[in-house]
Amino acid sequence: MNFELRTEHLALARGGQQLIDDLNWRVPPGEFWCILGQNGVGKTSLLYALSGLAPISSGSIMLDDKPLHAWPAQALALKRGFMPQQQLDSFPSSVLATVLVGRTPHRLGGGWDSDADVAQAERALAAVGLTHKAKMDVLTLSAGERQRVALAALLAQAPALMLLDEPVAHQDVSQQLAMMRFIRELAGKHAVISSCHDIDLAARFATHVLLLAEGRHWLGTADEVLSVDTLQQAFDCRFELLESGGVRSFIPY
Ligand SMILES: Nc1ncnc2c1ncn2[C@@H]1O[C@H](COP(=O)(O)OP(=O)(O)OP(=O)(O)O)[C@@H](O)[C@H]1O
Repeated sequence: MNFELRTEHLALARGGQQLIDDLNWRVPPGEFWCILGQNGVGKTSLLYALSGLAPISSGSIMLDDKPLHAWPAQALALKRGFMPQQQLDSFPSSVLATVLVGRTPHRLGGGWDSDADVAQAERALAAVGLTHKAKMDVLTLSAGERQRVALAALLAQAPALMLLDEPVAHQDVSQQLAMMRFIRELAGKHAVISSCHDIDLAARFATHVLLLAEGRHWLGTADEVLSVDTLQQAFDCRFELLESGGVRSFIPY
């Protein structure tokens, strides 16, 4: 997939507070970026801005050399998809119908779901291990299951750029591993940017890390960015590094 997200001198502020300043960033397909940082540092705000759903203060966000704001809505929906942190369901709907919402931008001029749409939604549901819930009402799902249905909807949408806000927040430990592995595989074809609070999962599965702190940021490969020194500066607590079997773990204390 020939595609690239680029930010140039990007600045973001919310509620009178400067969150991001002078962010110069390139994300091509094949990379899985985790955004890490303290509560309130601006991870979600940045994901909304990269999705084109929230304003920026200055600088630019480019998709395929075209400013984000210049993309028509449908073309943008085919290019990038966003999975928010919380899924708000206002009325009953089957799990499969919820996943099928992801196919909406693929139906030029509207119309009903085709057999191909349904097959794609079923594959997406199978990929997140929820085929057996296809006919259930989304309102009856657990938080972790609902989060995986949202990931399935994003898979059905199949955008080149996938933006995920804390995709493993509600997952048990084995599902966290499965989801991070799966997202890493997705990055084989797509570009993936995900916020995350688990430094060790980011160290194991992300190819790259954007580490945000008040007034500064670090970006690069996960190995380059994640160190005791940078984490201490970003999180305001101390860390010890443990290495075992090629896996790095950062223990806060
Ligand atoms: N619409 C808004 N109006 C005022 N302040 C806002 C608005 N949106 C976000 N903020 C503030 O911007 C800051 C960053 O919020 P954001 O949700 O991006 O943080 P985060 O890094 O995702 O945090 P967390 O790890 O807790 O999810 C917070 O202090 C928040 O209160």
